[in-house]
Amino acid sequence: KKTYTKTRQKLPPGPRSLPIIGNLHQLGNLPHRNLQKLAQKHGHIMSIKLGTVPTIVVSSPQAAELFLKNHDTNFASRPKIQASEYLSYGTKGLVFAEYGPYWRNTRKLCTLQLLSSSKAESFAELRKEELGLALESLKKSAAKGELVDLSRKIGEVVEDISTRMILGRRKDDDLYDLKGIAEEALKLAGAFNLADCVPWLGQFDLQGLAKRMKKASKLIDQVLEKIITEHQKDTNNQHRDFVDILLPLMNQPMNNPQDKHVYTIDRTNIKAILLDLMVASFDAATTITDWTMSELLRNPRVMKKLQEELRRVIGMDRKVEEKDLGKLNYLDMVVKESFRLHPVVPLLVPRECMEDISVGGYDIPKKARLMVNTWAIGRDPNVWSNNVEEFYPERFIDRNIDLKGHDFELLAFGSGRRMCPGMHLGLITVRLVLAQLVHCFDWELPDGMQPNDIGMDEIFGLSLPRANHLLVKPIYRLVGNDI
Ligand code: HEM
Repeated sequence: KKTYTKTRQKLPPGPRSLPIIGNLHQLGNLPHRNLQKLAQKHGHIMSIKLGTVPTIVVSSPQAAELFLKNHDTNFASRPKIQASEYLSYGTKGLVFAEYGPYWRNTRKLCTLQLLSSSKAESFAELRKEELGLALESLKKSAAKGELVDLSRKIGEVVEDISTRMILGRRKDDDLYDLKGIAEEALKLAGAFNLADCVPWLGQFDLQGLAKRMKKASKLIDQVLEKIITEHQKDTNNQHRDFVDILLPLMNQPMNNPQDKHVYTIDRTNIKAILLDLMVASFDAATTITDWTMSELLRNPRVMKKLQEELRRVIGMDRKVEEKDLGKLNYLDMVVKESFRLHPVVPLLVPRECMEDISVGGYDIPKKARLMVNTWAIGRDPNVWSNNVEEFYPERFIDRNIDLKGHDFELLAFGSGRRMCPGMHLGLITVRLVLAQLVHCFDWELPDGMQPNDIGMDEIFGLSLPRANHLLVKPIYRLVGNDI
């Protein structure tokens, strides 16, 4: 007589997990590093448990390609996590929206109306103005021979560029501290929240995260309400910023009105989208610029070579402009090298498996989480040769690798359907800020400090910023007074 036996699932190998907490105790404060170590032992497709949630951790370009290209559609959703419930209006934005028609329509809207190349370029004047102000203030510090908090400066100028482009106004201390809120949001979104991993523990809020998130979300909402209302009152100033572009689309069909289901975005969706774009844009661009300056300061050879390129291509009597960026090949390699060592989003934004599926000979269950350890891939000697720890932009001379998500060695912006839609915009800002900082100034370390003394500690969240601020002395180096 034939008996039915359920075939045993063959999950990828992984460390033994404990009841209830799974492998959470093995992640520590810097999960990307601990996951790298675990993967070295268990393999580049590894399974762990975040509490009770089965999770697949991918740590090689080949495995990343398998999941993000061959099986992209099946991993194009996001898990519903508490942070996105509170901090993204119940996933009504874009970053944490589950895969489906709402996400598809919203993503299309953002890509076409807000993040296209031509839109990104239309904000050139705004970037020039804001950077001009920042350079002016650095120049004053240079004249006085002062140390400046460069990390903070970078954060402020990127924040001003982002808030003016998205919300139409500069940072306003009385009204809001969006940078603070964004930092909090990212820390919370990256934290492995027990409530997400062991759902029945959620009600106890053992880590106090829900309380912090509720507080942050209330503040954010007040700010966004105020800004939207101001825009609605000011009707003759159309199409200046993202709020102006989104407001006329409120309650309008996003897809063809003849379709069976017609989707619209309401006020809450607009707030959620604005918030996603704010956080995504200024945190990532600030973080990578800060890391790149740190690497340049630690590697005077590279700094000098970049300054040489700028001298040759631009000269010393004017500032770099956006139209020059395409000619700065070494800068391009410096930025790639920086993303290799410091991928801003080390584990990418988590994906969720939509259906039971077999990948690479393993069974991956529906609802499993997928994390891609881009940090580990960037430091794998099998991918990059033995000098992985060295900041060596020249490695890209012979390797035709770009950041567009086709080269799985370097996934700074992710890949596939959920890849970052703000790449073009983000890269313009990052390259321009870096080029100007390096072209206009030499940077001296505080007395007695050597390049190798610069700390490179990280803080883990959804993004991976520096733990400490960079303190340096600017020395103006252009001829004339063009800034
Ligand atoms: C320079 C900096 C940036 C880096 C390194 C970066 C990186 C990333 C990464 C790794 C992801 C996740 C991709 C995945 O799951 O495969 C992502 C998603 C996203 N990024 Fe960026 N990003 C940057 C700048 C921006 C900017 C300037 C914007 C918009 C103003 C933006 C908007 C978004 C959005 C909306 C998503 C979610 C897309 C979706 O889920 O469909 N990013 N980004």
